[in-house]
Amino acid sequence: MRPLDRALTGALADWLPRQRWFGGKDRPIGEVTIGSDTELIGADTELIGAGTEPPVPLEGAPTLRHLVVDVRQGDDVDRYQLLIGSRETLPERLRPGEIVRTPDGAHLYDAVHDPDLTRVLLDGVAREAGVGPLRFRRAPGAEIETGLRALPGAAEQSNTSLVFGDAYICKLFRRLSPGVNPDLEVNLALTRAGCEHIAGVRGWIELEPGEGGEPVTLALLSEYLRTATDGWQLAVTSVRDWLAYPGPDGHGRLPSGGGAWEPEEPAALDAGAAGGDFAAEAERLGAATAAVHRDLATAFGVTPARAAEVRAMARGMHRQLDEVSAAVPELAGHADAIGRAFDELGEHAVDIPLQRVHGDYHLGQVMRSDTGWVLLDFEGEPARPPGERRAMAHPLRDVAGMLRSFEYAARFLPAGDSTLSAEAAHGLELRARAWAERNREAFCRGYAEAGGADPAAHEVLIRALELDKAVYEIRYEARNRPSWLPVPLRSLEHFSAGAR
Ligand SMILES: Nc1ncnc2c1ncn2[C@@H]1O[C@H](COP(=O)(O)OP(=O)(O)O)[C@@H](O)[C@H]1O
Ligand SMILES: O=P(O)(O)O[C@H]1O[C@H](CO)[C@@H](O[C@H]2O[C@H](CO)[C@@H](O)[C@H](O)[C@H]2O)[C@H](O)[C@H]1O
Repeated sequence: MRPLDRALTGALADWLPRQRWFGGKDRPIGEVTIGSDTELIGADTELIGAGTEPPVPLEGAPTLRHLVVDVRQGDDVDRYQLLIGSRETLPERLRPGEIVRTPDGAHLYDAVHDPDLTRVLLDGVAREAGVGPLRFRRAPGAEIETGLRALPGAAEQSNTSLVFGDAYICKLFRRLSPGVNPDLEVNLALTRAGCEHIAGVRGWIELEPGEGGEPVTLALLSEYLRTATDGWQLAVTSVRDWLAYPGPDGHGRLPSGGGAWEPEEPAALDAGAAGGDFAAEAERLGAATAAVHRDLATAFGVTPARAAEVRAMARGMHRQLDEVSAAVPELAGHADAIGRAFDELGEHAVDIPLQRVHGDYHLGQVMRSDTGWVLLDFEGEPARPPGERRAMAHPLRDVAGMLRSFEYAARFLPAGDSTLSAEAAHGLELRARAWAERNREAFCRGYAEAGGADPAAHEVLIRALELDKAVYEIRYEARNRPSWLPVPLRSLEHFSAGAR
């Protein structure tokens, strides 16, 4: 190994666990090795495009390498994608991304923050370039405007998204799975089905695996929804408005507002009375979800759900419950009540067919544009293996995911305030419940009226699916954002209290 690579892989073992998108923060890294290394901007670069000249870097100009690294943690090896910039001097704005200084004095850094380098990704797609094992693909009929500068989007989540001008968003998948990424696969299929509720695909980048294997999707380039706002922001704004609502008599009920906090009964709480009501949007979102489910069924087909499949689903839920209860002690007190809901599902007949679904559906995955709701990120739950993420599932699984998200939005603000008295916290919990209830109902109504399976007619299934998602969230929060753990726990406390 070159000394430069030794310095880099050593430093990555420290740097990777500090990245939001790194999925193995709960275990130490044993070793990082470089699997593939492609120079995208550098002395020997050759961007093979339609009649284009390869970019020739100026003396001392920054260079860019594309790396796929294998990260070993115990017996597991996960594959990640990195863009590594190299500069002799590092401008202040790129310092936070610095990974290491090499023995010859170069600064190696996370190049996603460097528009001088990331421009090559858009150029590559526009030219349908090929560099080493990297293939840049343009979607059929797409015209790409080049020369736009990119910066990472503010909402960095499981991957890194670069926004080019205000025209395109390029999602770099950080953890790589073999084959076509479901996000690309589903978006292309929905485009072909004429679905109105997705962002248009403009292109993608893939890695030729060699040996006749399937190409590995590295990035997805989509239309950027410039004027849209994500569902989470809209919902939390509505909750904030509702929690601060002084009531029709205007006497002020916020504990911090100086007035006495009077715990209210849910029946007396009209969450639609405050100005920022979300219910009409929730209903439209339900309808958009049903439309996408219909198009997914057309594009990928449906299979009947037999009793054996439902029992297997219930067993899988139990398995996850056991694993997460063992790892997160706060869950253990609710495990019996949750387990009983899974047993009930196992004994229950479900006659709705299985199909491809979104798989990780929540308010952060939908955006309200000026024409309607758009669904994003069809990758499935990032912690699940690729086979499971593609599996046929019950469409109400997505409905349950969104219902959980209403619970999150409702409880997120109060959960962060440790200064509340018990009485005030109780009052806020009642308001949170009223908001969640109103928006859950509106979403389900919109979903059923637009042709989706009526959630009200599948109480046992929806309950089990919601609890399964809550258990997943407990593990997700414990691993990724421990300070958020009280949010799903609050819902489970409420559920356990009702189940006693
Ligand atoms: N086409 C788009 N237009 C505008 N913003 C987008 C678009 N796609 C994604 N985003 C923004 O980027 C965020 C992350 O996108 P997402 O696909 O969910 O990535 P991740 O897999 O990292 O969670 C979204 O919550 C949204 O705010
Ligand atoms: O969007 P991702 O694919 O990265 O999904 C993961 O992260 C989500 C959080 O960013 C997480 O969603 C949970 O928190 C949301 C609020 O931030 C909430 O709306 C969701 O209902 C809740 O599940 C998701 O579970 C995880 O897979």
